[in-house]
Amino acid sequence: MSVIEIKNLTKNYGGTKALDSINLTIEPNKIYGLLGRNGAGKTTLLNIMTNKLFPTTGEITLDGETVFENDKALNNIFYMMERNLYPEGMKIKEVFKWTKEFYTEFDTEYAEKLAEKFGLNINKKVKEQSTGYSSIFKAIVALATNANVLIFDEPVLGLDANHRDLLYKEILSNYIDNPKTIIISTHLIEEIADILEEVIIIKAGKVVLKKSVEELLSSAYTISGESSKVEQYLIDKKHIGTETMGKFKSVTVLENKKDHKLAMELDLEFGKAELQKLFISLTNS
Ligand SMILES: Nc1ncnc2c1ncn2[C@@H]1O[C@H](COP(=O)(O)OP(=O)(O)OP(=O)(O)O)[C@@H](O)[C@H]1O
Repeated sequence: MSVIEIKNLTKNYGGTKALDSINLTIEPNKIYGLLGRNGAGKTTLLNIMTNKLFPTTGEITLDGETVFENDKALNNIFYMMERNLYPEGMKIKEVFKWTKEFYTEFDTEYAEKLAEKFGLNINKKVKEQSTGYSSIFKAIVALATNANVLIFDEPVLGLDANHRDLLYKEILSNYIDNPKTIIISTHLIEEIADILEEVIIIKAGKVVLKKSVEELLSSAYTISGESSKVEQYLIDKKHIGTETMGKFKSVTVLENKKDHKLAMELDLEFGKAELQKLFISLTNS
């Protein structure tokens, strides 16, 4: 099942409220994007969810059981952290072995196959990994654990475009073969948009939005064409994210109803809104 309930969660660091009364239900077997600007509270939330940090107040449960100091619940959750917590002198293949001791369902064969796909040498030590390969080996460990809940904090840090693309594909195929709850915190929103089912946006320690990507994207659209005509179309319409190219312009309109008649008269074209643009508008100021 793996339902995660976050109730009234607050975390204060001295005078800083990193998390402010968060209430969230993470439903099983969905891929979530946890989005927020720098310092919004994403890592703090993930650290508390995985018992790396205690909240000031509040509770988190997995299928009704607390996750705090509860190995049984925590064994169902794997957290790929941005920081490296593996012993520096350990070889990657030893990391696989070590992980299997805690996550007994760890699939070594699958981890080795993924290592081959990414060109990761598993005989090399943790300290010998570049930033990109450090992300790669940690992501592979996460994918191979077979935990019911996988949490990724900035999984593509340092990865080149090809490896980022490959990792998104592997996350998706892992999910399709073996549905589970996946939470991905990232700043590369547009790249990940296609594999997300739901987004959770946090701003200054509060949840400002939790919605399916489909619903969010259908609440807006783009309109493009000759600048003056686009301007004419936009009269009385709430819009964001203007992009200008010579005498042409593309703008995101924050409405779900399109004025097809007017667009036709003005020779304008409709397009799909981008998650990143909506995110920027929701988290600005
Ligand atoms: N150990 C700490 N001591 C004091 N303040 C902290 C500590 N850790 C985080 N904070 C503060 O808590 C807030 C939330 O930080 P957090 O790292 O959770 O944000 P984030 O959304 O993960 O940011 P980023 O995208 O930059 O990684 C920030 O204001 C941060 O400065």
